[in-house]
Amino acid sequence: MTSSVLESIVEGVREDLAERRAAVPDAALRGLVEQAPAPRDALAALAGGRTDPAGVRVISEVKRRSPSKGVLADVDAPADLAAAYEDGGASAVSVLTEGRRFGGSLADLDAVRERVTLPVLRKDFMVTEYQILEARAHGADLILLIVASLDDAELRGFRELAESLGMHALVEAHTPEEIARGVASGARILGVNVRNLKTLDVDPARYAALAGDLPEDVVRVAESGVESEEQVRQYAAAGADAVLVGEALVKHGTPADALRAFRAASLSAR
Ligand SMILES: O=C(O)c1ccccc1NCC(=O)[C@H](O)[C@H](O)COP(=O)(O)O
Repeated sequence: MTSSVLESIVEGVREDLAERRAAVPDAALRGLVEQAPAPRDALAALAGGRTDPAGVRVISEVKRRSPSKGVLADVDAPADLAAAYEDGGASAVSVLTEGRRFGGSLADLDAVRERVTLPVLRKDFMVTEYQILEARAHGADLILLIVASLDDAELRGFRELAESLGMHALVEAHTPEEIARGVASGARILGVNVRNLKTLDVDPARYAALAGDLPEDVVRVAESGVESEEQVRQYAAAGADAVLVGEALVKHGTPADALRAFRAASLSAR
């Protein structure tokens, strides 16, 4: 049977993880967690974006390349890019740490976390508790949990582990069934990724179509597919507290300006 894009990414993630785990065993990692900088409150940073007079919150991503688009940008200095995001009014910075397909690393996470004062998301394909400890050891304040990659016990357990370490979890769904599983797992920050990670199709209209399934009391995040201010306006009009943007920002010459324009555009949805 042929595997989906997501399954093949996760296969590589597990192989790389085995190498890192051999180099830094669990006990040593727990020691590093003890020494990590205090977590920043990502939930507070993202909540309330749907009514904020300054506009929707933006989680701005450091993304070099992707399975769908190949090379996006030469990000030689991820910390400089993250500083521009902070200058433009981002509420959090997402750092893709997966190496094989996205060209990211834990070193990127370290560099970004050290430079900005914003909460930082470790964006990766989390399938073990080890990666969650590793995220915190490298200063992450938020982790990504992809519903399609996890069973119900993992979804709840990984979020609880993240919260016990002072982080939060962005729980990512793509279908009504995955949203229901995310809600049942106790998610407090729930994202709809309009990119299908099994096929790589992107359908921005999907956010508005599924928004009615998102509970009032969760922080709602619209993920992927932002190519224009109009798209941000549409996500905001559908009730998103936050939007997660990668490609459009890394390819923009002046990402801080792009961010300001995105936030301003979201206001016209109200
Ligand atoms: O971006 C991809 O091609 C991709 C493929 C397979 C799994 C994950 C993938 N991307 C992760 C993301 O969801 C995005 O980086 C993020 O939401 C930002 O998306 P965009 O603004 O469209 O770059």
